[in-house]
Amino acid sequence: MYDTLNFDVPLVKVEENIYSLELFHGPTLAFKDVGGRFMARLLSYFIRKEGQKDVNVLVATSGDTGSAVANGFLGVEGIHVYVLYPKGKVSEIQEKQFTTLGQNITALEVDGTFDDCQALVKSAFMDKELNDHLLLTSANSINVARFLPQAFYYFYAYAQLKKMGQADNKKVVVCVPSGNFGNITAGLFGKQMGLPVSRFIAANNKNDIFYQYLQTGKYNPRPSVATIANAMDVGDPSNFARVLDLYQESHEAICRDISGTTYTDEQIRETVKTTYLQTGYLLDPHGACGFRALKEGLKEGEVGVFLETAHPAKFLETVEDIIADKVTIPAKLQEFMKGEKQSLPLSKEFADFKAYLLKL
Ligand SMILES: Cc1ncc(COP(=O)(O)O)c(C=O)c1O
Ligand SMILES: N[C@@H](CCOP(=O)(O)O)C(=O)O
Repeated sequence: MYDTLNFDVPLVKVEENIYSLELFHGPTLAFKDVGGRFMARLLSYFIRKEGQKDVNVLVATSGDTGSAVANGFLGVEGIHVYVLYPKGKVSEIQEKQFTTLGQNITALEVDGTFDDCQALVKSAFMDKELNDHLLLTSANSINVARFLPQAFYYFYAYAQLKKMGQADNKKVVVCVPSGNFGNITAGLFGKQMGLPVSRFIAANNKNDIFYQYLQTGKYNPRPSVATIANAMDVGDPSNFARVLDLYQESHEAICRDISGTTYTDEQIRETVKTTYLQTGYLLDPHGACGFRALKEGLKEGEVGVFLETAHPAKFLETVEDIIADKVTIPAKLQEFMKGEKQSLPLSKEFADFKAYLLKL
């Protein structure tokens, strides 16, 4: 546990009643470091104990899961990680973080979207021939060992608010920039465990499938579109099934605990810029959706926490272009930028992925 959470997750005041839970102080500067490192340590402990054959971790990423998982497992004996990512749809720095590592990490650049990558890994887990041939596991939020530890920091946010005296007479609202919905689902599990959060807001970019579900009661997955909050470009969120299950499929019960928002790239840009100019706080495009949702949606007597899910420097060109200023790149991110990209091209056809895995 101490090795997993060897970095801080501070709660920082951005303006009156709005706090940022900064989840970007880990090795890859995104919230996935918590779940990724926890799962990596758990798995390496158990394979050591069981002395079993090599484990192949398949992970689909829209930007940040890949780097957190790859870095969490880097150099771990007996484990090989295959990162599937959508070609041209992750930021340059995100790409560097999982394509330059070598050793037991292989990056597969898929000619498709994140949803195609996710569909490929899910099909692999269901394929008998592949599972007879290889020991496969997931490091996406479909694996509880990856997503459940994300509940830790919701409790930590509340503890920090309480210490600041901000949770005493106010209702706590938590806003989560959401794509595949693993993060908010971990928070909802926290609430079920007793965390006194009054309500959640799921902030979407234009890929607002969940927002539409809240409005209509109908879940209509659709192909994702590329946005500047690229890690949230998901058209069929994996964890929707978990949310439904948690609320016994009741749309009414879901709407009691969760509301939604949806923002265009233009609105995200405007939020990053005005917040920077007015408060000096630099949001990343994902956190910007969370901050804006609180700013628009907080009611009298409420205090809000939004999850700042990645460091703004991970989206360097976009953020520098918005604020027309230079962004300081943390030293650990600069290290990743020095490496040489190495990836294998892959089509979105399962037959091609299967043929590749069968040759291992
Ligand atoms: C920076 C960032 N923000 C938000 C999200 C969306 O999180 P989730 O897929 O758990 O909804 C992601 C994806 O992991 C991300 O990398
Ligand atoms: N936004 C994620 C997408 C994968 O989500 P996961 O929680 O199911 O791993 C990313 O950055 O890769």
